Amino acid sequence: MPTPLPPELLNNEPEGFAWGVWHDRTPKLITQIKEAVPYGPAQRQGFDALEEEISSGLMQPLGDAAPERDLWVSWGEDYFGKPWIDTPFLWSESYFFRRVLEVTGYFAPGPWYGLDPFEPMKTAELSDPSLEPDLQALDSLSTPQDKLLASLWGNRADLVFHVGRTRGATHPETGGLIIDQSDQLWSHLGPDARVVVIADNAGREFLADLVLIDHLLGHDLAASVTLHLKPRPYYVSDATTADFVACLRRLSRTRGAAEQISARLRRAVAGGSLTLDTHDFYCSPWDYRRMPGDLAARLRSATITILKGDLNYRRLVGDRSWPATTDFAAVSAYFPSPVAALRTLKSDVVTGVDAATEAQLDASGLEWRTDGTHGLIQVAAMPGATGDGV
Ligand SMILES: O=P(O)(O)OC[C@H]1O[C@](O)(CO)[C@@H](O)[C@@H]1O
Repeated sequence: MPTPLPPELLNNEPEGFAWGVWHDRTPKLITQIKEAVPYGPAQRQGFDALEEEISSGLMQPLGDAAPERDLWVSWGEDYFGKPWIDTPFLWSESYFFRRVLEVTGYFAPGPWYGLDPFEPMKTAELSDPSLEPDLQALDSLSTPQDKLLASLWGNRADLVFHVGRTRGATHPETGGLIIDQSDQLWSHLGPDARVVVIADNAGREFLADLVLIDHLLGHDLAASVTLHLKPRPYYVSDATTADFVACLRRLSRTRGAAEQISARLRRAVAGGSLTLDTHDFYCSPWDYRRMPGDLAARLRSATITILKGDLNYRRLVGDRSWPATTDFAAVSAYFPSPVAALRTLKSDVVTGVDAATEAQLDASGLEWRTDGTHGLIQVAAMPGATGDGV
């Protein structure tokens, strides 16, 4: 019996997480892009118009010449002409990142074609001197569980999360792993396992993911790994193929374990045990229930799919007002393969929390659902229905 779906989360709840994203982070992000990339007057005016549309105007469709305009017009027919704040959080955030690319000229033939507007921020993270000791510490990071946890907590480092925050303003010591089903994850792995990793952020998180992937391939925990990346820049720091290349280069610049991992991963790509994949659906505004059939077919052959990060979690369970005690495995049962979510909590949605833990966390006074200090490893091992298509 499928679990009935509660209402989608909208932007217009002043107490909700989305409200702060639109009122605080989005204007700061637009300013940050304008400062980081030397765009000309047309792009700057485009950003100003987009900011005004979001704060006080009505949501507009893509411009006439935009690729996939008709698709977005049909996807957004319930939302165009409404204030952004009255639309669903997941839908509108995805559309925002699509609009950013339109403003920058990312799709338009010309000098700005294909330029990643978030590249300066991603590069700054990989050039941060504080990364060097972390990469040197890989020499002593030996257990698989250490590497799994590094990949999980790497998710705390995403660049969207740092827009409008001071680095280090959170207190990791007051957070922790509120659900740990890592035993179930490990039980799916072995010499014949075909693992899919649906990546999240470039930078520190992705470096940790690559260390984990190297471990799986090198220790008979996976026969193959397919790494699913975003087809284009998205949610500031989401990893694309260019980021994969940049991260391998960064690893190769640190002597010791890091450079060896980089070399092994290059060999794995050359030999075909590590492959890259992508799909336009990853930049669509929908949750994974609307996954198209061709993507579902690719995932169906996985022994397990590891989903990284907060956005992937929202797309897996649905960006909806689930009670925190909702059965995670039941709401994820539709997914085409067994699935493991590795996520730090950075938005309102959470499932699978027992009532006592929820009460304790609520009583702590922490913004535990959104402040990024708490994490979870959840596994749903019931492969379900096929994708229906968008
Ligand atoms: O990079 P992650 O872990 O997917 O997190 C991105 C999160 O950042 C936000 O875009 C804004 O905080 C959330 O909406 C989103 O879930």
